[in-house]
Amino acid sequence: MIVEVALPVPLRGGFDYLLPEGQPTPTPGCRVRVPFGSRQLSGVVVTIKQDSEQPTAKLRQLSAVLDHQPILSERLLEWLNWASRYYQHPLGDVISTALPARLRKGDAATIQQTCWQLTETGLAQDSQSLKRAPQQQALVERLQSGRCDARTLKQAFSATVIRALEEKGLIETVEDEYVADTDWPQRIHICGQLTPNLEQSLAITAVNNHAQGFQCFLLEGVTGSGKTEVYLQTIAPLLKQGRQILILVPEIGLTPQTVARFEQRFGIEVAVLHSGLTDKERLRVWQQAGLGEVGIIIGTRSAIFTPLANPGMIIVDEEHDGSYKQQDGWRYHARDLAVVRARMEKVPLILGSATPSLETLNNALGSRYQHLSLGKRAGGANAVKHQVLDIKGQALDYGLAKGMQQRIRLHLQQGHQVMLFINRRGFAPALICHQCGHVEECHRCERSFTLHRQLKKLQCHHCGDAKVVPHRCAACGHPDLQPVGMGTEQLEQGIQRIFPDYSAMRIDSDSARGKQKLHGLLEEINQGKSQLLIGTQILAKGHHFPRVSLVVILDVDSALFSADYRAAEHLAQLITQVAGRAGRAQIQGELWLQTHNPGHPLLQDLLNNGYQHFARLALKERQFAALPPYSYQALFRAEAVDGNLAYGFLEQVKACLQPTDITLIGPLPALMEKRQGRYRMQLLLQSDKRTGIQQWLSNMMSNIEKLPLANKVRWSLDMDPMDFT
Ligand SMILES: Nc1ncnc2c1ncn2[C@@H]1O[C@H](COP(=O)(O)OP(=O)(O)OP(=O)(O)O)[C@@H](O)[C@H]1O
Ligand SMILES: [Zn+2]
Repeated sequence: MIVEVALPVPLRGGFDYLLPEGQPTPTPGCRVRVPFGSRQLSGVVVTIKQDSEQPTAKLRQLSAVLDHQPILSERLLEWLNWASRYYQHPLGDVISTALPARLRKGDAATIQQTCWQLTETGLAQDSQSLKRAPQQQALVERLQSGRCDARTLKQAFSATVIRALEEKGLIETVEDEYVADTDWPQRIHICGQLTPNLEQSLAITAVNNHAQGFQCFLLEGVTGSGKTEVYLQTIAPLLKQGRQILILVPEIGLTPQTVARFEQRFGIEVAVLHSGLTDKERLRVWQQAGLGEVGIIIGTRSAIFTPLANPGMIIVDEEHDGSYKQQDGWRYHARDLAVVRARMEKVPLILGSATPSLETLNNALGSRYQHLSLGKRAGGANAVKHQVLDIKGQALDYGLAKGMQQRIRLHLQQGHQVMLFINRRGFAPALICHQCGHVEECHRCERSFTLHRQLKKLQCHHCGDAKVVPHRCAACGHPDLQPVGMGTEQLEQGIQRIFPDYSAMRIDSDSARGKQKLHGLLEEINQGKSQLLIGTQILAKGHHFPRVSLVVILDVDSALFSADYRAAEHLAQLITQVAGRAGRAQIQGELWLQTHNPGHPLLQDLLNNGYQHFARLALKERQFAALPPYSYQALFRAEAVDGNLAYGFLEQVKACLQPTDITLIGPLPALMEKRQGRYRMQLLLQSDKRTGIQQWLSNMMSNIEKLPLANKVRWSLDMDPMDFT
């Protein structure tokens, strides 16, 4: 018997081991410990086979089998196998990414359950002898019918009663096999369901009609159109059948409000997976979901790996969000993995967004996904009015034109909140010497340091490097150093000066460090404690602020002229999402953009015709330029302290390519050429057939790994790259 094991090492393929005599054959999906070089590693069994390509004499024996039951089901293993091939990423690392840290480290996968039972003495004793302590008597009588797990017993009896009986030697604990508690479907109690409007009804019916098999839906609903209500009503019948629902949300869109909405509707506990959990908590949720103990699991990107005992549906909310793409290691896209997983699990998948990605929209327009639309805001809220303010030649106070200040005042006087959006944190993006023009730069990234006044620091936003604010120019020694440009910190100060009678609050990753802090700030916004809200894109995502009536985007110009072909799509999504925070309740919402380019076709189209129109036009442009989703891309990245090595490696990769139908672009410097002291190069592969790229890569990857420079540079492959910085 040969056991093929996937190990967390940066080498492709599985590794073969011999099964020692007398050892029972492990099932695929079980963890095993094996010798690897001079080390012992744990990995996961992928197959059991009769023969190995290696000569048997060379094979080593596996050391131990760690699980009796597979920790990954056959289906999940098949899915991860697919992912490893698709992303051209070693299976061992794919599996390791998918597992909770505790399981990677070798912790037990099964839950041990502590139970209470009667001791020999306890069994022999008549419970009547305890009648002066009725609680103790009741407990003994309860255990006379059999052992009881500690958790349940604790709910019925106080710790004092339990301890008293233990001290009398009447009861004792034993470790027992864990019995999963799967009766949550009986506890479901639907509460507060809204009457769906016509569009919502159509969407709910469409999903319900396909609820028993695979079907992918795009739920394209403008901001505030009640997409969440559609999710809630489509999952209700599935939950009642005991089928589990996995919901993915963007990293900063997961708030206690979201979780509370699901808990309130169904009256059952929702399991939550996010980066703030301890390893132990994460393992617990993983186990509970795998055992079928929880009906609803809500989590960010990596929650897509949660096992489900009885899957019913997968939902990816705000499917366009960039946080679904992993940006280092195995660069998977959780939305794309969700599509394949739903197909393998034979369950429906809903991709929801007000601003769908062009990839998803293209699939919906091409009828590969069923397209559901919610075109109007729900519950009587009106659509947001969009306007542009031309700031050419205008005097600006802290980035705000006079006309804009008047608008803001008008809204404040009506008792509403105003949101000011600027995509740059800190006080100013650069510090310049007024005498010689020298700019303080991070030498590792060759970009200017951002000035953080409150922290009294200069910080590099690319590598995190920081230093104290200098008093004199490093080049000429003059003390006249001045901030250039504006960030959230400066805007907060400035706006407070312009509107001294109102209170301003800043929400960015500096002010909202730590999950709880952000929740606290969001809570304060909804209580109306501040009237002027200044923020970065943290404020743009999915939040519901009923008192906000005006949203101002201070500067869209930088994004209009980006080298990245996805920049227009991302800007349009951002503007639409930010605007969607306004006028969500009874008051009319307004969006104002300040720009030097009011006639820019992208802005004009977006403002006059909305995202739906913009996106369809953008798709046409992509088709014309043969860019994704009309072509497929893979990006080799290489970086090294010596830029020539990175370049040379990619030249070698390029030379491996026989003439095929793949277009090669590069090697070229990345948009950000230097970072953390390393020079960064890229080689882009593009083809109008996905299989072309796939085939070439699967044939060539092992050769590329053996290239002379492969060990001298840091390199990676990114399938369907989202970002070229
Ligand atoms: N059928 C309905 N009748 C009345 N109110 C509704 C209905 N559907 C949704 N709402 C209300 O409309 C508001 C917006 O709904 P919801 O948050 O579900 O929208 P959404 O599309 O998920 O929003 P976004 O994408 O902007 O975050 C909520 O306050 C919700 O309670
Ligand atoms: Zn830096």
